[in-house]
Amino acid sequence: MEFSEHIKTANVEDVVLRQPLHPPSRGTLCITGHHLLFSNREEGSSRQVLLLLRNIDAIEKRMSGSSGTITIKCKDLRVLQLDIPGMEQCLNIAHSIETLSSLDSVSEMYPFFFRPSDHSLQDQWGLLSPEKHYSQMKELHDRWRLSTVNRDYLVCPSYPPAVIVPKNMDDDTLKKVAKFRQGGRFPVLCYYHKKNSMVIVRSSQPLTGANRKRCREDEQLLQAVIEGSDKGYIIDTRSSQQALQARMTSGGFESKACYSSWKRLHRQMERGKVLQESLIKLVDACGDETHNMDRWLSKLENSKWLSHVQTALSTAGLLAECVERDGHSVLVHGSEGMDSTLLISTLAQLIMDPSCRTLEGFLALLEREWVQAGHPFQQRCAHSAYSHARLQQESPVFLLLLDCVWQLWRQFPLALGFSESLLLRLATEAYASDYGTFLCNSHQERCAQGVPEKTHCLFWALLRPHERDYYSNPLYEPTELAIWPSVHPQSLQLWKGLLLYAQPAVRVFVPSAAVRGMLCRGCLSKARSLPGRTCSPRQMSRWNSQETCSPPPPQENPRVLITGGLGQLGVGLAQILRKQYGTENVILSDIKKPPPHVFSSGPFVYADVLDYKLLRELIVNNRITWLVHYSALLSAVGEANVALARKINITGLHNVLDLALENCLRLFVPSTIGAFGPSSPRDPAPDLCVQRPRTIYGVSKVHGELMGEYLHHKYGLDFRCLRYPGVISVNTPPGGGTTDYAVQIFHDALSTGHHECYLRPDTRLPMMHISDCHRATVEFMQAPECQLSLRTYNIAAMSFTPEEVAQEIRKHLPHLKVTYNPDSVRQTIADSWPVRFDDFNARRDWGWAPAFGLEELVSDMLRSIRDKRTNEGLAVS
Ligand SMILES: NC(=O)C1=CN([C@@H]2O[C@H](COP(=O)(O)OP(=O)(O)OC[C@H]3O[C@@H](n4cnc5c(N)ncnc54)[C@H](O)[C@@H]3O)[C@@H](O)[C@H]2O)C=CC1
Ligand SMILES: CC(=O)[C@H](N)C(=O)O
Repeated sequence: MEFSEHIKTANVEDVVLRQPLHPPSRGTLCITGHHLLFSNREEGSSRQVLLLLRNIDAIEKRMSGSSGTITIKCKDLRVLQLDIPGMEQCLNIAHSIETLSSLDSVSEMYPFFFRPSDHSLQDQWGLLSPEKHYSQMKELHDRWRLSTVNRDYLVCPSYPPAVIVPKNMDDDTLKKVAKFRQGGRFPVLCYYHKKNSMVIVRSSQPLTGANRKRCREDEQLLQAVIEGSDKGYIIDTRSSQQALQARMTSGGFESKACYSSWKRLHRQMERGKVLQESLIKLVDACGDETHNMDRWLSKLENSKWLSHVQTALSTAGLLAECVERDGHSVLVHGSEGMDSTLLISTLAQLIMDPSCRTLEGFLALLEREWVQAGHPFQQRCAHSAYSHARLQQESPVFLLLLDCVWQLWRQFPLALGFSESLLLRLATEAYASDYGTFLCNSHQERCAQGVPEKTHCLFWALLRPHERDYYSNPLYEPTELAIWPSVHPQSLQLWKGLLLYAQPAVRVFVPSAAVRGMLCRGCLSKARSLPGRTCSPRQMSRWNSQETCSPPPPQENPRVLITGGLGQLGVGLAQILRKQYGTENVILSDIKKPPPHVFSSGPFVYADVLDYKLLRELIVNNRITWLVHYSALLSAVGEANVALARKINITGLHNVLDLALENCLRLFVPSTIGAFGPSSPRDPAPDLCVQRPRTIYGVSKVHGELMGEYLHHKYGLDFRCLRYPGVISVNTPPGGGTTDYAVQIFHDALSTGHHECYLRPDTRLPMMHISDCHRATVEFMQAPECQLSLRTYNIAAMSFTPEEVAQEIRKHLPHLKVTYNPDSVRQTIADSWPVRFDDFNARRDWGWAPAFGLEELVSDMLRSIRDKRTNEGLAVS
């Protein structure tokens, strides 16, 4: 077929494109065999929208007079509207879109025509084929082997040619087992847990039928899986009722009598149509523009999407628990073994295995557990939420997986090596792609169509240096530990980046991580200075736009100056920002001499915040765009030297405020729990309340909050302020605050075993691990302006007393002795501070969530100090 047969009108001039959050724009519309291209050639604009026709889920056309309007609803949930002059042209365009977006001949799809601009791209299909997986895992070789019984796909059409099976099962036995399992999907190994040699195997349901048929070979195979162990678990992703009913249609389950070493656990997971309906309802709820809270909440609840997320995560948690904690092997299946089975085996591997949490490891996991394992992408992702053609086989189970991974990513922001943008990109690519990775329904079909030879591999492209940088998580800190997700309803959130991204009413408040940090202060300042223009959704849209396809546009990195950078917080923050924006783009400054390791790790300059001229020179010469103002005297030293505290904390701040305004800087100034006083609500202290602190430190901080907010409201200064709790860290000692005991107690516990505390044992104060503090600062700095309903936010993580932290330390070091000798100055200060912070607004506006509670904080501090002391050759108690 020639594509041109379906294109009666290829170009239309004077078309108006309307998109949520964009100003309407007038330009030329062009339609090709695979794309719709809109280009705006108006003076001063070079806007282009290139849309894969395959991404279009549904269109609506409306005629009025001599022109028409086409509304395009995309599978990635975007909605566009085209006003087209001339009725005939409009109908022709609509007809072309309808026909060309629904071509179902695989070889006519765009991946077969796509040639990446990087012609040197040498695709490597099979990041981790079963062959590679097996050859890399020497531990497996004693008891497992690679079988090519399926080399011609006759045993199981949806499996790849090679699979990993117990060593003592020969290919003839496997063939018999395959006949006993639906679709031939006999049990194969998908995960080997190195810590205890336990495995996860997956399959489809056994075909026992109403007569309770047996298959000795199947029983032997499962027995071989758990050889040397007393029992294994079967996680059946259907309820026991559904499993029973399956017998009526020749399916079934493993009976206790025949599989006596296996314990069956049923967890009902929805699939197919139910999941598809759920997504449709969810997207409908997100698109509701009535702004009615009750309606939104009830639609959200009716969709049940978050319940599906919860079930998937808790079933995966159960699977991981059986393997990691209980030390048993597990067989997973539902009916076909192509949907919920893959969903939970993937999530369980992410939970348990750090090697699956790197960018490369995660892509390899997807390839192994989804692409090669036979998830029928073409059927499942034929449409998303807008199409009226409800096909039987559609189901957003891969999207559900990505949502669950996003929940993990949110709950463990440091543990995954990839960013939210990767998940969003995969969500789009699964439905419409330039690459061949998600084409067809199985390995066999892909080979028959020549996909590996004739198209390019998405996973491989995502690992090219530019993409790798873009999709990596800058905060990534690998951990060997399992990451157990919380599935409490309060812990699960709507994946705003995906679901609300396309919605006009809310999109502006919830940009994805991909656009964080891209707001240009200059633009917003200029916008502000124009009469009648404020920071409107339209200005935001430029940054939120998803329309340029991969690779994403390069961002201009901010140039950051940190004042008072050699204190407890500056060095660590610089490290994180440098990782993200480049070493040369982050300058530390202070009035002290930097230690050699700091001096050699990136730019450092002397800068006294009281020297306005010097600061100005620094900002101008280095083209600074963000300023983090850390210089200060803290509460206890401030009280001991009020005049100096006033100078540094107030005069120094004024210098910085003026310079930030003059130079259009984004300015971050930390505040503190010390900004509250005895007349403030203490448990919890909200963002807005009476603030009458009784220390010069507190007074200077309230002054800073108010000055910054004033300049923001009056002149548009991009002032941002977080009220930190007491920050707890290892590397740089705290600089003379009231909360310093909570750092010293760890050092004492590991050196002398005795800590003398200058506060009473019951003095409760809000505290935070330094990595949470840094992450909050970076996330807050990167949040787009329009997302911020406040300029000063509380952030909270935990609250404890000296006695409570000592008790927690004693769980590791039972000998710790703590004596109390309250110091009147610091005790009075602490007694005037809140015991807890209410940080609701930070959580709501820019997604703040701490990772460390008291237990994690104590383990981490003791481990880090112990390592540090050992490296320095000091004794460890
Ligand atoms: N560490 C904590 O627990 C908390 C800190 N904060 C705030 O965070 C910021 C950073 O805190 P830390 O790093 O803990 O403070 P710190 O006391 O450890 O460091 C402050 C730094 O400012 C420098 N400094 C002093 N006078 C200066 C001057 N004239 N010009 C330039 N630099 C000068 C000092 O040399 C020191 O390195 C402060 O504004 C503090 O109020 C807020 C709440 C809690
Ligand atoms: C909480 C703070 O602001 C600081 N750590 C101090 O105790 O002064």
